[in-house]
Amino acid sequence: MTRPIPKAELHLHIEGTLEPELAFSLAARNGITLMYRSADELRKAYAFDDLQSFLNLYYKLMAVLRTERDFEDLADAYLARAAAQGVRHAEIFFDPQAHTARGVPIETVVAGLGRALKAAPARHGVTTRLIMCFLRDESVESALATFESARPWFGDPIIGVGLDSAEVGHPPSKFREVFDRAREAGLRRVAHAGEEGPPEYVWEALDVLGAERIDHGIRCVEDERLFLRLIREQVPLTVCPLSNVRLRCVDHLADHPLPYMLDSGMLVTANSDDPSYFGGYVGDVYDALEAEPMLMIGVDELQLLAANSFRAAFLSDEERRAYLKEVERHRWV
Ligand SMILES: Nc1ncnc2[nH]cnc12
Ligand SMILES: [Zn+2]
Repeated sequence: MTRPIPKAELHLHIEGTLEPELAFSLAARNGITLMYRSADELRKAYAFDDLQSFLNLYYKLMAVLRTERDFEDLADAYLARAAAQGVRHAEIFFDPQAHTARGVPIETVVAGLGRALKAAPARHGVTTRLIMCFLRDESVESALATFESARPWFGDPIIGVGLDSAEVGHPPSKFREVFDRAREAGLRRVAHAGEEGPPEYVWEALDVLGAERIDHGIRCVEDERLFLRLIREQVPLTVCPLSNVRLRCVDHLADHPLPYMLDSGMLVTANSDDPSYFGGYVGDVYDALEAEPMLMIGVDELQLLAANSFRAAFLSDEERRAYLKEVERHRWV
């Protein structure tokens, strides 16, 4: 087998890496009874009609995550799998409100994730960043309180804020104040927009929130002015093709707009989103793109996606140069 392509993963929800087997072992450790009899039975429930039907199961299954060690084990398991698929750098989302609402303190979550992330360069050869996301279907007050409660970890390990969860009906502009505070605190800013929501949400993410990257963004193809702006300003898009198919944002992988966006000169990256739920980690995403003949993705496009992943990452110039060299030196054929 050839060595996996060196790449960065920029759109990855750590809670979405909870494999059914790990869910069962954490449930046993914490004395929690799941509503499924086996990991296989749970996996069979991974058939979704849309984003909301996925989120319902995703939030429910988080009940097994209770202790610092649970969060450390979750992140360490992801980093091991990612490293095996060539990931050299991972920018990882987490949803503090999904845990604090269940009575798990943010300290527990950040300490557990932070320990796994700190060990990752030596243990897995992966550098990391941590991005805290606000649930857009929760209130502005809840986002502001969560933001303030996380101040002790600004800079280390939390380097940025994001916006996720149910998109339609929850425009980015609702979160102007908390993103303003994040900018004042020196944090990086990203936002999910244009996944299920309209192109207007991408405009708002850029112009109201000051988002430096758009997560998903695929509905930009419906708005020519937006499409041209994203190219002109080289706004990075963290696209998740397998997620888009599983959540029925796109009917078939063969219809996915990623190749069109890439060929048009957009700074597109390919990512997994919630790999345990959507059929694969980021190496599997690259493989699936290459295997779908209608997409016409070959070695040149894969190399561009890998290079773009480092171009779009929140790395120092020195780190970026070193990683881009690795992409160049990879044995591509
Ligand atoms: N694909 C997705 N969209 C919005 N919120 C999410 N949270 C986890 N995965 C998500
Ligand atoms: Zn996402």
